[in-house]
Amino acid sequence: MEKIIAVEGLKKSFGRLEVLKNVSCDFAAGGVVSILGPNASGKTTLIKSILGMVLPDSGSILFKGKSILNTFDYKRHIGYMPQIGHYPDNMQIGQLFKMVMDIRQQDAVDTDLLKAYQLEGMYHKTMRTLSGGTLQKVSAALAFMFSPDVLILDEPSAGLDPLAADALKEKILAERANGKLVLITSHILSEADEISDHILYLFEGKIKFYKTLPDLKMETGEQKLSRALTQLLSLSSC
Ligand SMILES: Nc1ncnc2c1ncn2[C@@H]1O[C@H](COP(=O)(O)OP(=O)(O)OP(=O)(O)O)[C@@H](O)[C@H]1O
Repeated sequence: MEKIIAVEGLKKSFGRLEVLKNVSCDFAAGGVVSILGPNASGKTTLIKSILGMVLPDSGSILFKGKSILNTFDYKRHIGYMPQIGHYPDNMQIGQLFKMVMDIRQQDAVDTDLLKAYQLEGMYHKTMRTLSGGTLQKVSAALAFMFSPDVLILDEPSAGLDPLAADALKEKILAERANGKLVLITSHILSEADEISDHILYLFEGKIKFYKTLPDLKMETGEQKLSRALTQLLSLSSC
């Protein structure tokens, strides 16, 4: 499989707090990688570094073989769904979508989630009036809108109702089948179990393990990701 993202020796501190401690990992096309780990283990910092939103202290990140340092163009190939979307308060949903298309100078090429979430019927609603879940639907629709090679989803189903979360899961699996790389941070192990090809487990800023889901289950003799993790983590007593 083609390596899309290569992270090498990444270190990041905020003040005296070392958040990423020499993290190295590669991500290939056509797969779902769940980035798991306790609160504050560095998951969001890792994905924000890949997105160029956090500047690492040292180490490198290559996107399709080229360093992302001081470049913006690679971001056209990434769809990002933040943990909490921040949008102009008084902007309507329809205006937001139009603005994003104008900035990219490109029309939407993938409207699956827009339709699944019936967002077209809410184009007149202003962002400040939206419920948390509707805001998440807007963020999800935006992330997939231009059919990017890579999707980075930060706790995507937090706040979504079960049907909306299911629609997102189906969409993720469809895009994976189309050869896309999907990186997801999550605390919902049952979901990660259903859709992941690989599990990357971060603990205190270090990669504890990065394995395929079948390997994890085989090594532990467990059928469920939650039980496999419990066993692996208690063995290593973290
Ligand atoms: N901009 C920042 N300034 C200072 N500290 C930060 C900043 N961003 C993150 N941190 C700290 O870095 C640590 C890791 O944060 P991060 O958001 O990467 O964790 P996470 O694994 O995504 O956590 P969670 O599961 O709670 O979302 C936390 O202690 C957090 O407070």
